[in-house]
Amino acid sequence: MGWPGVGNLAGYFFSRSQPGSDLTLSDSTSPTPPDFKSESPLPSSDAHPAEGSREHAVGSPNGPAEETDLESAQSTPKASASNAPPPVLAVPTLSLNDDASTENDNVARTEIEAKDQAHPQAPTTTSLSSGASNATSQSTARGPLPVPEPSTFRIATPNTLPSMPPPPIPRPRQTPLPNRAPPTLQPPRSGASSLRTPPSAAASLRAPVTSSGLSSSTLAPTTVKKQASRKVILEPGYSPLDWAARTSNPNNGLRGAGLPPGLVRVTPSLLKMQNGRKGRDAWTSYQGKVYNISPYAPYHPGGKGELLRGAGKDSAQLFAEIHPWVNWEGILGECLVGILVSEHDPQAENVLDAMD
Ligand code: HEM
Repeated sequence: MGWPGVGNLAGYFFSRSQPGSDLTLSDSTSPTPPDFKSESPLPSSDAHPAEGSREHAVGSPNGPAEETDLESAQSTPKASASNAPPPVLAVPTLSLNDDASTENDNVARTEIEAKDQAHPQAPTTTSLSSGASNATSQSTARGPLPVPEPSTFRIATPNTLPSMPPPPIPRPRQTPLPNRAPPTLQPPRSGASSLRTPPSAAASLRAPVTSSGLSSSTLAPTTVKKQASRKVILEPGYSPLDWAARTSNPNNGLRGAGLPPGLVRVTPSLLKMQNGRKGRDAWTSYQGKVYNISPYAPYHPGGKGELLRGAGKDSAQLFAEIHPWVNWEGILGECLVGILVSEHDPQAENVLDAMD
């Protein structure tokens, strides 16, 4: 409230003043601004806790009244207003906020500040928010009281509500507890664990214990029949390395004698005739190509008889059934005779006549 308002109020009281109150009029209309400014922003209840009338003078619009004449001002109608019921005097309960000198408050402040130092971020915000809301309501009740600092906010809460404990300071949830490893990294205990497979699954994944291979699970590895090796003992000089050395020779003659230099067009009937009998080489077809397998027979790890099972016909099925991992072309590339054509291929040559 500005000075004009004070003047109006003084005029109001002057108009209602009783005779003999001229002194009050003269005093109230001549306040000294320095005194008002020095008293208004600071709560005076602490300095004069027993002078309820003075507190009212500070909180009321008559606050600018001359302090030195308060005794005489009580004799004015304003003094009768100072006899207002205790609620008016209860307004300076704000003194509790300002008076932070009790031991309990000091202890609470110390604890809160200590926790704030330990958790400088989240707890400070919480304390400020609660204290700010409280101080805002109080400052509204006071009127022109200055806004205290955040530290004052924190202290105001326990003062205003002494019976209430200070607000709990939340702990940051992200902070891991010391000396406690993440649960996901802990090894599964022997007891209950979510990582353990259910008994049924464990049983299904369990390998057969006995040599009999009996297992009730469909996922258990079935017993693989360990077949006896059918490899034969090769004659000296017929090892895979010897075959490799022979195929590396450009003039190895592995295709067979009497063949034209280019690929021969072989009909199924011709292939059938080349069965390795009667002094003829054994030919076999594989993926549309015809190979002379007679030179490879003494080098075949499975024996000559096994290899000649495919003589005069296609060997793809037998080959795939026994050893699909074997590189056919890498071993028999130099033995390539020609390509397999239809029986009535017009370009099929009479290879037998040529070989004769
Ligand atoms: C055409 C019919 C063929 C039959 C019936 C046959 C059969 C066999 C058999 C029974 C074995 C012994 C498997 C074992 O017990 O370890 C064997 C091994 C072998 N055969 Fe044949 N084979 C044939 C064709 C061929 C051909 C055309 C080649 C070469 C291109 C070849 C290359 C081999 C090799 C390299 C092994 C040794 C495999 C190993 O060490 O595991 N076989 N073959």
